[in-house]
Amino acid sequence: MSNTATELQKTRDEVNRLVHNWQTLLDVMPEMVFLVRDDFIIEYMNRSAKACFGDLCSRSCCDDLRQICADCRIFTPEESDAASATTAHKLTEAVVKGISVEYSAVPFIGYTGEQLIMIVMRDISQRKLHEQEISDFNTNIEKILEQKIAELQESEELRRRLSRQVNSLKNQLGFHHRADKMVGSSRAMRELREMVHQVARSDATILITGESGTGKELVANLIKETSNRADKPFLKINCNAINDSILESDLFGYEKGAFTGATSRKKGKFEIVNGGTIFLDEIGDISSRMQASLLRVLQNGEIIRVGGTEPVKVDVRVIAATNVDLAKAVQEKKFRLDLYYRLNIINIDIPPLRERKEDIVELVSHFVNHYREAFKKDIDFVPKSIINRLLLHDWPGNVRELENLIQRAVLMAKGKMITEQDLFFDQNKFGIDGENRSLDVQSRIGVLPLKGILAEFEREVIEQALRKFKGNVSRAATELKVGKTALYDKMKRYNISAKAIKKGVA
Ligand SMILES: Nc1ncnc2c1ncn2[C@@H]1O[C@H](COP(=O)(O)OP(=O)(O)OP(=O)(O)O)[C@@H](O)[C@H]1O
Repeated sequence: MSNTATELQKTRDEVNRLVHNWQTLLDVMPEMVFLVRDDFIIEYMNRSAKACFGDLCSRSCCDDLRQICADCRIFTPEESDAASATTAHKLTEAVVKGISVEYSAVPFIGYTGEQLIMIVMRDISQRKLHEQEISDFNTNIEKILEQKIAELQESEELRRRLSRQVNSLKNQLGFHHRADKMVGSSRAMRELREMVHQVARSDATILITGESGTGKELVANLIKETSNRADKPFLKINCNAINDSILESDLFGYEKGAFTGATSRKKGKFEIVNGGTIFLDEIGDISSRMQASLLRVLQNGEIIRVGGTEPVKVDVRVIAATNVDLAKAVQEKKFRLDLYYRLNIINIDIPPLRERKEDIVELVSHFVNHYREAFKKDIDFVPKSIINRLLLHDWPGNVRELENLIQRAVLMAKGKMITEQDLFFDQNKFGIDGENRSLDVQSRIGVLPLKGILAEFEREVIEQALRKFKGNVSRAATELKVGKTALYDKMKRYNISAKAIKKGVA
C-alpha cells in the first residue's frame, strides 16, 4: 500500500473512531437529543429520544417540535459563540406529544453549510406530577385551614353568645357568684353584676361611683374576687381617713431620713401589695400632691418613695371609689383632668336605692335574717304595711340607711314581727342634727345584754359627735379623746358614714 493510501486509511479509521465515540456518547446520554433541519425534517434522534417518542428520523417534526424550532433563532456568524452558548443553557419547559419536557435548543450551521437545530430535552413529567401534587396539597391545606378557622370563629361566636345568654339567665334566676354579697335583682343590679363580670378579669383601672351607702365597697370586693388577682393581696385604703403626708408614706413608702423618725427605709402599700389590687376609697378627696403621685402609678406603673428619687416598678391593679362628682371637681380645678381620665377608664356607677326600689323587699329580708341571727331574735315576719312604708321612703342614705333601720327595728321588736313602733327613720324621729336623740334604755333591758346596750350607746355617742362636728372625724376623735384609727374602726363596726353625716343624710 502506498503511503497516501495508508494515510487515507488512517484518517478514515480515525473518523470512524470519532463517529463511533460520538454516537455511543449520544446514545448513553439520559437526555434526549434531536437534530432538526431547517425544513423541519428530523435528521437525528439519540436512543433516549427514540425510546420516548419512537423513531421519527427523516420524518417531519410534530407541531410541538416545530414550535420549538420556530422559536429558536439562528445566529449570524458575526454573533458570538457566547450568545449561542447562553441560548444553549437556557432551559424552557414545553409539552411535546403530551409529555412534559424541559429543553434547550441551539441553532447552528452544519458541515455543508445547512442550517440545523439541536434540541436537548429531558422528560420532566414525574417532576411535574410531584409539583402538581404539592400544589394540590397546599391548596387543600389552605382550604382546610380556612374552613377550620371559619369553624373556630363560628364556635367562638357561639361560645360568646351562649356565655351572654348564661349570664343573663343567671341574672334572671338571681344567680350570684359566691363572692357576691350584693343583694338585689332589679334591672339596675343585674346590669351592674353583668358589668362587673365583664370588666373584672381585665387589669384595667376601675372607678366606682355612687352616693354614700350604695355599696361601692361591696362592688370593689366582688371585682377583686372575680378578677385574675382573686388570690393575690387586696388592700383597702380610705383616702379620707388619714392625713395627706401619712397617706403618701403609707401608700408609697419612704426612704431612710425622709422625715424625722424615718430611721430606715419602709415599703409602702403599693410595694407590699405588688401583684394584687388596691382599693382607694374616697379618691375624690386626695390632695394635688397625692394626685400627682397616683397619676405616676397609673401612667407608668411606678412609684417613688417619700424622700427618694428612684422610681420603683409596681404591678398593682387600682380600683377607686368616690361619691364626689369628679367631672365637676375637674371643672372646679380641684381634681386633675389627666388623673380623672386615667381613673375613669371603666366607670361603674351604682344607682341610689330610690331609683331601684324593687330591691327593697329583698334587702329587708336579707337584713332581717342577718340581724335576727346576730341578736338571737325570733322575728319571722315583716307585715306588708311595713314594706309599703319602707317603699314610700326615699333613702337618702341608701342601703346603709335601710340596713341601720332594720338593725334597730330587729333589736327593738318585741314579738315575732316588726311593727311601726320599731321603725326609726332618722330624719323623722331625730331630726337631722339629732338634738332630741335619746336612747330608750328601758325598752332594751331584758332584750339586750349589758354589752349590747352599751354598744348601742357607743354608736349613738359617735353618731352625735360626728353630727356635732359636721362629719369631721378628726375633730370628733379629738373631742371624744380616742385615736382617729380607733374611731374609724368603731364607725366601720357600727356602719356609720362620716360622709353621709356631712351631707346630713344619716
Ligand atoms: N346591694 C347590697 N346588698 C347588701 N348589702 C349592701 C348592699 N349595698 C350596700 N350594702 C350594705 O350597706 C352598707 C354600705 O355599703 P358600702 O360601704 O359598700 O357603701 P359605699 O357606697 O362604699 O359607702 P360610702 O361611700 O359611704 O363609703 C354596708 O354595710 C353594705 O354591706
